[in-house]
Amino acid sequence: MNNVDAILQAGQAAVAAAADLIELEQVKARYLGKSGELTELLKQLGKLAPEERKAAGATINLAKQAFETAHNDKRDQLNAAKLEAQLAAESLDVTLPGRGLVGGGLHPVALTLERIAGLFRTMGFEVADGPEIESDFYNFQALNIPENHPARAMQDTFYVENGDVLRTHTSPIQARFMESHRPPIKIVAPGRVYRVDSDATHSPMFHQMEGLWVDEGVSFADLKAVVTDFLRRFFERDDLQVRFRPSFFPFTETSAEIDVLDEQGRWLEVGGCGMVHPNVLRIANIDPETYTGFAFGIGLDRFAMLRYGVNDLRLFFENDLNFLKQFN
Ligand SMILES: Cc1ccc(OCc2nc(C(=O)N[C@H]3CCS(=O)(=O)C3)cs2)cc1
Repeated sequence: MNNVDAILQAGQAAVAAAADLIELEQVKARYLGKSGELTELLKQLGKLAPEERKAAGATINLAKQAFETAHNDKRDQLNAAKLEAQLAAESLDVTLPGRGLVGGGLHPVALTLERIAGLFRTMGFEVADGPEIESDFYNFQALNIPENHPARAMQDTFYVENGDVLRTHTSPIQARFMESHRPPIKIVAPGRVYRVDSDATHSPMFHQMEGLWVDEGVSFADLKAVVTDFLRRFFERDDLQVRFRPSFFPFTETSAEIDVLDEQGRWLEVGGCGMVHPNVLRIANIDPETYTGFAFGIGLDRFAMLRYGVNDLRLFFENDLNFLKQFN
């Protein structure tokens, strides 16, 4: 039985040499498995004389316990080392500075729209909205634009299959509003508009804001005052020179282009305006003998370009975050 010690020592040495849990389980099988070296010793007990069997069995069981102790210690040691390695690999230094989340922001045209709508709200205007796909009636007829008017031409207007159009201005919002409301009407109508055009200063989709004030006794003087006050507040220049230059639009009579004098002494056209044409009032069932009104229209993209010093309209539509993040 002295080979029990030799087998135990060899087994303990193999346990100590096991590099990982898999190898360790192979060593355990080699000594304690069904045909393991220590298991085989127990099978041989039957060959011994009865008086030797008891002592031999006790010796072998002690050897098995010693081997199992060595195996369990090694298994715990390997598990601890594995956990330690995992913790080291996954360690997170919570004291490191954060990477920082880049906040979102509003588009410069949206910022301009909100700023201008806010200015008109202080003057008692409410903001109205309406569909971007419009009927011929609300986009043209209700605005006194005759059948053969060039604005209806395919080279200017996007038509959809059933004869509807992508609205070419936000005037239809106001035509709809006049149909469903009675004077006093005092609204601004911002939104996307679509025209067949595209270059450094024209985009097929751009943004407009129109305004409309209909009530008893509304005059061209009211129009000049409201537009001038708005422009001086928007450009933050109390001495801003504003000019109303005679013009023509089908939907207004007394019409004018709106110019401002820039800091280099140049007149810049920034919009148009006029007294609402009586036909437009009549179409909305508003009696032009009782009510008068004025309207104006400005390009929001143009106002954003002027305010932020952007010289190419296309920059507003390329979604370049390095460009857009400058405005928030
Ligand atoms: C019911 C109704 C009646 C009248 C209306 O007149 C809106 C008006 N717009 C203009 C005008 O010059 N607009 C342009 C300025 C720059 S732009 O963005 O290209 C469009 C003059 S009067 C609107 C609705």
